[in-house]
Amino acid sequence: MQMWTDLSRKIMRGIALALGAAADAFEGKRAGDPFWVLRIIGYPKVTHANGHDMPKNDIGCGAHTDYGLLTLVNQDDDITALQVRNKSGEWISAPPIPGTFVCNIGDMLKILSNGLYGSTLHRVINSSPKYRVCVAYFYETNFDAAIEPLDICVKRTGGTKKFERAVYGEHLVSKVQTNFVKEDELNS
Ligand SMILES: O=C(O)CCC(=O)C(=O)O
Ligand SMILES: [Fe+2]
Repeated sequence: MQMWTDLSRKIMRGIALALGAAADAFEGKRAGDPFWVLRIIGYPKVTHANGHDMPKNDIGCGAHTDYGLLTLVNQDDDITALQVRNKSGEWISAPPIPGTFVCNIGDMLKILSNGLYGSTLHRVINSSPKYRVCVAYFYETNFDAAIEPLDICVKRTGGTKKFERAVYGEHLVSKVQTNFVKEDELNS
């Protein structure tokens, strides 16, 4: 997994410089020992099994933001299924471009940059007659890192911190619980 980690670290260095911070702003206690996850996700093809006249796929990935710093999304070249929500609130497709991957911004980078980089809402609907596979690499901060807006980003956005301090591991656990655990299980 070293290759993905190295690539993500390089992208984060570029983002740090673009924000006016030191190249290693996202290393050390923030992301020097990054938590990462590689997930291979299969999305079944469209069927009529749900009883509707029109083929409609009920199995996908609901609207969410990613939790950490960056996600590198490698998708099948010939199926458009990933959608992102733009600033006007419209869902737009992110069609695969062969030889490239999509890079999502996660919640921790939103906080660190005081919103200069937004964590984009996205979802997946596979309306194609083919099974879709995605390989997503999630590059996160250190598990126990306490994340808050960088001073330089606060300055650049009017001097006010827009986000509370968050401990990445706690944020991850709470999002996984709300995304994947059914409400009645949470209450039991
Ligand atoms: O399948 C995709 O293209 C993206 C999956 C995704 O958003 C996620 O796993 O967080
Ligand atoms: Fe995602």
